[in-house]
Amino acid sequence: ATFAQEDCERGEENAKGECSFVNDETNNSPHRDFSSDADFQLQKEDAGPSHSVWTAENHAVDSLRKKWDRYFGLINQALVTYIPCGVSPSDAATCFADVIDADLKPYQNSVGITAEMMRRALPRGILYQVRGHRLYRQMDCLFPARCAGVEHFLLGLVSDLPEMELVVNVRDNPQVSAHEAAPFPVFSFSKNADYQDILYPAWTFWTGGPAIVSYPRGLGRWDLMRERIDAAAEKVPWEEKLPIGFFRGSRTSAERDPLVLLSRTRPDLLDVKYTKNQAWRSLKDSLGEEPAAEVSLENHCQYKYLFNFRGVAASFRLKHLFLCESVVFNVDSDWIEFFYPGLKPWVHYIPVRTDLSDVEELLEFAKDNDALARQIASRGKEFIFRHLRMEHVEAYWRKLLQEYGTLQRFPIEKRDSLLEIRA
Ligand SMILES: O=c1ccn([C@@H]2O[C@H](COP(=O)(O)OP(=O)(O)O[C@H]3O[C@H](CO)[C@@H](O)[C@H](O)[C@H]3O)[C@@H](O)[C@H]2O)c(=O)[nH]1
Repeated sequence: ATFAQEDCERGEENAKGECSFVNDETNNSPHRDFSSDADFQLQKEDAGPSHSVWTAENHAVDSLRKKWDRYFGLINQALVTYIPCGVSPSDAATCFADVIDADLKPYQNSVGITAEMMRRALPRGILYQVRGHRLYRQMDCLFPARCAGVEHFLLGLVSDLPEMELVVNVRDNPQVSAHEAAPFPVFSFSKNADYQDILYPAWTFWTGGPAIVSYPRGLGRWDLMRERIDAAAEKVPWEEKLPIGFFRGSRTSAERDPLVLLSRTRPDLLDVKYTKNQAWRSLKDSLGEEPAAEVSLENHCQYKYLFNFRGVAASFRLKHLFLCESVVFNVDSDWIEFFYPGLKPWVHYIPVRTDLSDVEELLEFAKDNDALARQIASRGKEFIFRHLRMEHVEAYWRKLLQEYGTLQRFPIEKRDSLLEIRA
């Protein structure tokens, strides 16, 4: 059993239904103090039992310890403050419920969501209506596959939903500025601190994600992708993973450039290349080189260190990368999807500065501390595998819409221009 399983199982006895290992003084889990454990412990023993005999090896071990002390501290700190979530299977949305509360907060008052707010939301997305436990939508959808990915989840829920109207933005960019003093409710898959949209699980959990050679009909079916990547991960044990940083993707954000450039001078450290997307026009869009062939997410599992970057908004790749049980190097960004707040730096992934100034050092740290890196990889996979199953996505939608529905304070009336959506 991995760390999260063991500790959460112990935590099930906790009355609050949370894992309590963090404050359990008797817990002697090897994960609690990395600086005296894992690789370092091995190296210390190798160096001899006593520091009173000063040898070159002692010196090497001491300087190695000093060199990485800061990161050992960050890992310890992260683990001590981490409270695992979602222990009870009956509350599938537990891990991400805070996100729903925060997103609906602007409307949780005596005013609630008014018809006027809906009027302002309307041009920002696709109008859906739930009436008499049936689902209706405006005629046109800008991206039909994305709407289909949203409708899959809405249709699964509609028999349990109260009457409501919702505006679902199926573009990448969020729509409601954080500075908007009179907000209006628009559902978007991703946002950052500049926006106050209501997050919903992206269409790509079912269908409508970007199409690449490996997924010609578009990235989707998270339930099947989980199994496929998990099976691919099983075929490449940790020891056989190539110890270099890997990334394939298009130039949707220039924040990716420094890593592509570094990879050209340090191929021993990184294999990072731009691919082509529909927007590719010239070599400029792949930083002066021919675009690289795409690599399926399953084949990412061959590499030990996998990079995630924001794109236009959050990138769909993040959840997939964890499944390889490689270490995710997540480049800092405040662009999130609904499940990101459950993922913690140093617990589930290694955080990298946005300007990538620490990336070489972090890769070196991971190589020097292979057992620690492996534990981060295991905890990342464990989190996504246990807490981001399709049933959690469905549960999130359910909780979100049931709470949203109670906030609408106007009669939901038939609109002539809507068509009924059926399974
Ligand atoms: O060789 C490759 C190249 C891409 N991908 C996947 O294809 C998707 C798209 O990748 P990329 O072209 O790098 O685009 P992203 O920047 O990750 O995503 C863009 O596309 C998403 C959906 O349209 C938007 O939500 C993002 O904000 C936008 O930046 C990702 O899931 C990748 O993992 C691969 O698996 N292998």
